[in-house]
Amino acid sequence: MRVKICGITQPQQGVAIASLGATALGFICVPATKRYVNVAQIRAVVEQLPQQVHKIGVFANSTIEEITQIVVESGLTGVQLHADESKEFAVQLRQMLPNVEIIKALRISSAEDLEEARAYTSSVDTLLLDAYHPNQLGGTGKTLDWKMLEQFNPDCPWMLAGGLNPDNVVQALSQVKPSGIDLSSGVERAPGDKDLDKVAKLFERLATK
Ligand SMILES: O=C(O)c1ccccc1NCC(=O)[C@H](O)[C@H](O)COP(=O)(O)O
Repeated sequence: MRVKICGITQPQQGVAIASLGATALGFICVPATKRYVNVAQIRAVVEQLPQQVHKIGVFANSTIEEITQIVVESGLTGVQLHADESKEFAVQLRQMLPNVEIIKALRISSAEDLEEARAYTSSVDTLLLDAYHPNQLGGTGKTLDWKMLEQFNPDCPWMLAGGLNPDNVVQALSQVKPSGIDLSSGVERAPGDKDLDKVAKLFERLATK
């Protein structure tokens, strides 16, 4: 299963998390948010990571030009669109960045939101379902209603996000069958400061599955 740990800010933590088993690391490219990192900070982590680890930039309503510039300058291998980006936007972005994974994140609070997510499957590589919060786009620690996702089986790979932590991940995966999971605040000491003990515990719990 893919395991993405998001909100990486420090090179040593990124390297350690990759060696514990993360298949993808996420970098928050949303200015004025708590885990924001600039191109130089992303590059400092990316340069130290094994090639096979996916390096995902998280964007919110950035322009295609802004995203392209950051991807090219920092060595990201994927883009996560985490706000109001349309299907058409994702298709245009792919034309600019044909070899970069495009992930569309949707914040889910109803069955209608799930239908909206399904509509993206032919325009992106991967879906990511996150929890809805009225004032924050992500990294909220809030869980989704897993019951609502029990039958969710879209035509493309999808990742479960939102409030996952080492203590609830096994329960989540007994109810829901995503292709991957994404965690941020559930493996942190403080925003952007990952807790390696919690990350190790996460992989121990996943190994029991
Ligand atoms: O994490 C942030 O600070 C963030 C800010 C703005 C947009 C997106 C953001 N995070 C996106 C992620 O992919 C998080 O991993 C996801 O929301 C899950 O977070 P958590 O509930 O803390 O595990």
